[in-house]
Amino acid sequence: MVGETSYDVVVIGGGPVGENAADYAIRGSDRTAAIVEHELMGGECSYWACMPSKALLGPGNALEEARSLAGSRERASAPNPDADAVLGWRDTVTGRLDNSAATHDDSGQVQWADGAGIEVIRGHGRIVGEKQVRVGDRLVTAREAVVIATGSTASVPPVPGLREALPWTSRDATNILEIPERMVVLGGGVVACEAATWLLDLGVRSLVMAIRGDRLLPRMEPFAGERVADALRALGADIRFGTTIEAVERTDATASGYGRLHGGPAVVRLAGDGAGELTVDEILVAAGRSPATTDVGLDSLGLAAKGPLTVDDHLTVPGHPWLYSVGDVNGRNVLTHMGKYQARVAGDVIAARAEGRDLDGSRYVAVSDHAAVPQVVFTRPEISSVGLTHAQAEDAGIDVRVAEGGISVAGSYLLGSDYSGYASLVVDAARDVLVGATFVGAQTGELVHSATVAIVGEVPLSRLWHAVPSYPTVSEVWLRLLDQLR
Ligand SMILES: Cc1cc2nc3c(=O)[nH]c(=O)nc-3n(C[C@H](O)[C@H](O)[C@H](O)COP(=O)(O)OP(=O)(O)OC[C@H]3O[C@@H](n4cnc5c(N)ncnc54)[C@H](O)[C@@H]3O)c2cc1C
Ligand SMILES: NC(=O)c1ccc[n+]([C@@H]2O[C@H](COP(=O)([O-])OP(=O)(O)OC[C@H]3O[C@@H](n4cnc5c(N)ncnc54)[C@H](O)[C@@H]3O)[C@@H](O)[C@H]2O)c1
Repeated sequence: MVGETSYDVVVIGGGPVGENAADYAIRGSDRTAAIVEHELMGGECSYWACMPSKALLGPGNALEEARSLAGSRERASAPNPDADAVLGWRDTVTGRLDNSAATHDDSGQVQWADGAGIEVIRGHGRIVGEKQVRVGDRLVTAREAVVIATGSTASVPPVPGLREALPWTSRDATNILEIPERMVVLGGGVVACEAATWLLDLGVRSLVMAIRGDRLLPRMEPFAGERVADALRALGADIRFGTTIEAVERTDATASGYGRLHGGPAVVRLAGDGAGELTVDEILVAAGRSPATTDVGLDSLGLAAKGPLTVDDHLTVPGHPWLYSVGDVNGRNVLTHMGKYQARVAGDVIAARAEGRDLDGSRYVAVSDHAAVPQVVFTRPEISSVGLTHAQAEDAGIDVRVAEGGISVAGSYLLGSDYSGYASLVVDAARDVLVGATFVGAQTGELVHSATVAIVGEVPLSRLWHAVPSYPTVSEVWLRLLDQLR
């Protein structure tokens, strides 16, 4: 080994989750921390996922909202946003670089780490023993804790010819540079729905979605997926349920770089209800993600180097009290805000253990991972949800009451006379508390936090009745739904 260094805390993976774990573990103390990062500080979320996807969706969503209102409608006559300007905005948001040395500029994140007293070690981190991480020819030792925050990678199913065709994954769709004319999208989850929206906004002429199930967004209330399907069809998508990709042929697949066409046309054979043969310019695979556990040295500890690195509610790996796993890699939730929540809990646990304090109190337990996971899907219409769906609550044996209906209040009418939204609340009748909520419609993403607060706080419905929504806002839908439950 060329060099040996030690820190109190060593984090492998400098995504949003790893950054927060390091910060909370040393904040306000004289402990030291290092983050080992082999690509870009800021992780998937900043350059390849959340930030570019929302930058690509924003202009189309704003245009549609402008079109909903008399007055702005007359000034928003173009059918699509300006594609070049949208890509430019995406580049601004992600700090994309137009050179071969690096894909994006992560200096802002490195500066943040510097300011927080965290050392950034560039390179691939692998555990080689208890509290020991190897980075190239350097051995980095942790006195207190090692945190695995390596995230996840896009899964590509083993369809004949698919991997050989070098299909696009979410990294290409978010870092799109060349706009394909004809596309097929495999999957009907969040990435597929959001990406189909911005790809059609950017001018993809023909887009077929091959979905093996019978609806979009299968983990949400059925009405959410139905409304997104209607909207995508209106944008021109050909949605084929009960359909899988059976085989792909592309003779000249080329690794031309993220966001560029990876070769000439591909022939895609679809099987099932939407069977047929398509010739497309690009294939987008949006079939879920795999935890990044394959090359982190977990086998040196007798742990599986495949699948999620599971943890207890202190985010600690059972049998290894010095080892923590947070974010996508632990398989609990694939969401930035939930990973960052886990990082705050893990950081507090590491600090308490380092200072010899008991783990008394809820701040040391990631309880919300089980009961109150909020998510906003930035499609048109926007979908936001938290907690259990009606079906999930029934499956959990809860005595369920549901209130639901269209969003038709003064606040929504003022966003457009043809505003169309829908919402539902799922209630545990025995405990008189909310256990789930879903809102669909423009500007409903901001409503979900109120439902999250009600679920986490276990606020009785009789008390929630006294939380008065302001007039005229979309929040007045709360009043309509609570009225049904009185
Ligand atoms: C297209 C898309 C859009 C999304 N949009 C949203 C959204 O709007 N909201 C939301 O909440 N979530 C969204 N997500 C999910 C979100 O991106 C992830 O949940 C989040 O990035 C997880 O953060 P993380 O820090 O756990 O992992 P990552 O962001 O993946 O970071 C892990 C880091 O670890 C590094 N690394 C891995 N292995 C090693 C190693 N051995 N040595 C050194 N470094 C290593 C990687 O280079 C990376 O920087 C989206 C996902 C996708 C694909
Ligand atoms: N706005 C947000 O919060 C946001 C945005 C994008 C992604 N994400 C997160 O990123 C994660 C990944 O998103 P995703 O859409 O890739 O995954 P997903 O799990 O949401 O959806 C995967 C889709 O692929 C299909 N699929 C999986 N394997 C298949 C196979 N072998 N053949 C055919 N179809 C197959 C599934 O049926 C499903 O429709 C999700 O957990 C999501 O929550 C969040």
